[in-house]
Amino acid sequence: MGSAPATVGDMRRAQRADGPAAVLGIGTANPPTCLAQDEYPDYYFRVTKSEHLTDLKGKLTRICNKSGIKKRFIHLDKQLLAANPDFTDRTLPSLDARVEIASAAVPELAASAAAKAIAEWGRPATDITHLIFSTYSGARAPSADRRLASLLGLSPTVSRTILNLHGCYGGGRSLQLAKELAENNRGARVLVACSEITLIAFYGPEGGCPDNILGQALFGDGAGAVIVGADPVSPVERPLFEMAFASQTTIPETEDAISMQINKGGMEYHISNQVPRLLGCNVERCLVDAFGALGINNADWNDLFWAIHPGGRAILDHIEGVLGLDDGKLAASRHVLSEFGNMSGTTVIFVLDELRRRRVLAAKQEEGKAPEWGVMMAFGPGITIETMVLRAPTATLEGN
Ligand SMILES: CCCCCCCCCCCCCCCCCC(=O)SCCNC(=O)CCNC(=O)[C@H](O)C(C)(C)COP(=O)(O)OP(=O)(O)OC[C@H]1O[C@@H](n2cnc3c(N)ncnc32)[C@H](O)[C@@H]1OP(=O)(O)O
Repeated sequence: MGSAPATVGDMRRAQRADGPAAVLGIGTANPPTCLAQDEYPDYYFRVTKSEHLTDLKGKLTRICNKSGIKKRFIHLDKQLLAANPDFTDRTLPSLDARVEIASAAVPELAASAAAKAIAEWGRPATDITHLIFSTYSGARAPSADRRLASLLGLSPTVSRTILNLHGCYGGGRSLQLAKELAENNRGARVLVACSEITLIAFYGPEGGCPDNILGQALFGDGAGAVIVGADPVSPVERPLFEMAFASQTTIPETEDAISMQINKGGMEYHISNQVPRLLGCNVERCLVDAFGALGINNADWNDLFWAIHPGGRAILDHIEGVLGLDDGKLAASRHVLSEFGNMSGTTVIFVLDELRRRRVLAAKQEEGKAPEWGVMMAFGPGITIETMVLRAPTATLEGN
């Protein structure tokens, strides 16, 4: 080695960022086909030629009515479904065709979202050092992360990671990993991309399969992208949310509560009706531990801003109830659920986007001081709870 001896400690410090990781840009995208929730039962039973299954249609209608969803977006439009009639029968071997379509559509949707995030960030795409891609549609290699890197013209030295089948906690997990990468690699700029299209799991109704009816009422397609980095370079980079602390918790004995499995006919999934209750019983402990780790005890939950994954209306209701949150505290989550449905891992990125929009609007209208501290939470198979404590710098609001 050269003549200037440095300790391992010096080397480690030199490689790490000084400040916390922060969100520096957010983008979202959806496929063009939009379906109104109140028309969805008619649509679904018509396109799957299942109108004789009136009981199941009644159940889908009841769930749609209680879902808190107004509309959703879908890649699998009528023409694509007509060209792939096997998709309506999960006993037929349609996986090859689904993977073929998803392998192109998933990274393309992610690229639309990422282009917006990069534009907001303000630096060239070639400055991205790391890419984390999350999807439940990945079933081939090279996978969607490789394709997205090509579509965006990322550097060949970009360090890529793909997360598959994380379901609804994929966005939360990706953001936590991005935080670790940004804080442990000085100058790193991490692109997080989540892209979910339900095509891999779309099939017709059948008796004894209530999970499918629930899925048909809740899920939608979308992509979200976030640029994460520490020590923002002023004046180009502006932190939207600083990532103060992140943790993952697995609820014991809940392995069977939410599951996903790729089969010859597409992805099958199970979602227990106990999920809202199980989350309701466990979120407060995660929050107390997270704030405790920052030396903050007895936090008042109503003093925070909230970005909760809206997995279903009942999940938001349970969390609101157990934490004693005031009306409107979960408005960003309820709005995203209403306008897009549950887009699995992508959804929490839409909520962050909506939240920062609302914060800027409130600041412009001088509606009192917006909370400085907040929480992002996402949930999925495990049951896994991702918790992140966020700080929103007020300077970012003033600059808008
Ligand atoms: C645009 C096109 C889209 C195409 C979609 C294609 C589908 C593809 C899906 C692929 C994605 C799969 C990925 C899986 C990822 C897992 C990660 C998660 O999100 S974890 C997911 C996180 N999300 C959740 O866990 C959902 C949370 N749950 C909720 O939000 C609400 O319970 C509700 C909105 C579903 C119903 O409102 P609520 O006030 O409770 O109303 P009521 O008490 O009056 O009940 C009405 C009816 O609902 C029934 N039912 C209830 N639960 C279930 C169930 N689990 N199971 C079955 N049925 C259920 C209940 O039995 C009753 O039926 P009936 O007696 O009338 O016949």
